[in-house]
Amino acid sequence: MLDALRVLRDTASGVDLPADVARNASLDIERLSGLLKPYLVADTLQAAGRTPGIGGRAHALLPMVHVDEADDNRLVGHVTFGRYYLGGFGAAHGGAIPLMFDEIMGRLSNAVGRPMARTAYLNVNFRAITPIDVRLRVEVRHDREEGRKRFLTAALYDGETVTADATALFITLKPGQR
Ligand SMILES: CCCCCCCCCC(=O)SCCNC(=O)CCNC(=O)[C@H](O)C(C)(C)COP(=O)(O)OP(=O)(O)OC[C@H]1O[C@@H](n2cnc3c(N)ncnc32)[C@H](O)[C@@H]1OP(=O)(O)O
Repeated sequence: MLDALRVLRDTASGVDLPADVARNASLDIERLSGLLKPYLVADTLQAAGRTPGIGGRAHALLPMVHVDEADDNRLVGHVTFGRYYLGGFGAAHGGAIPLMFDEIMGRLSNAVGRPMARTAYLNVNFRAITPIDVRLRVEVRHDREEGRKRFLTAALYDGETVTADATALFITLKPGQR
């Protein structure tokens, strides 16, 4: 369903509709919302964002990163920002890129049995335009740990061009810390 929603999101972002088509589409979308509403649950029970086996943890907001290789301290994947993430002039929105980095760096930070950590900072440099509708490579490294602090770096590539890179600090949560 979330795959279909992503297609809808990209399509809806890319069209310029006559009023009657927009009205009909609104009615259909409202009908779908009505179909789902009886199944609303507490946020601790919802599937979205809590289903690791499904791409992007089934989180509707996230750009989906497909992991190609991973070990304890390194991850390589690919991502395509669809039309939904367009900022302007063929470039992905500057907010979508940190969103992608936070998720995939967080995933490596929390991998291989490391206890849960939360992002304390995420610094992103926009080095070149990040094109939409192009398969991009993302590389993440878990560089070092100092006590509760985990330092990670990442880069996003269009071919050989680094379009953005990031440094992040994740802090291990203390027992009982929310
Ligand atoms: C399979 C699942 C995959 C999931 C992937 C999900 C990825 C998404 C992850 C997120 O986006 S989490 C949401 C965004 N982040 C937050 O909402 C965090 C909000 N901030 C906090 O909750 C707390 O500030 C935090 C837990 C990060 C730290 O608070 P603590 O009270 O536990 O720690 P403390 O402030 O004592 O800091 C511990 C150490 O880190 C240092 N530190 C903390 N924040 C820092 C900072 N921003 N910059 C530099 N250093 C920092 C701090 O100075 C200290 O250093 P020392 O031990 O050397 O004294």
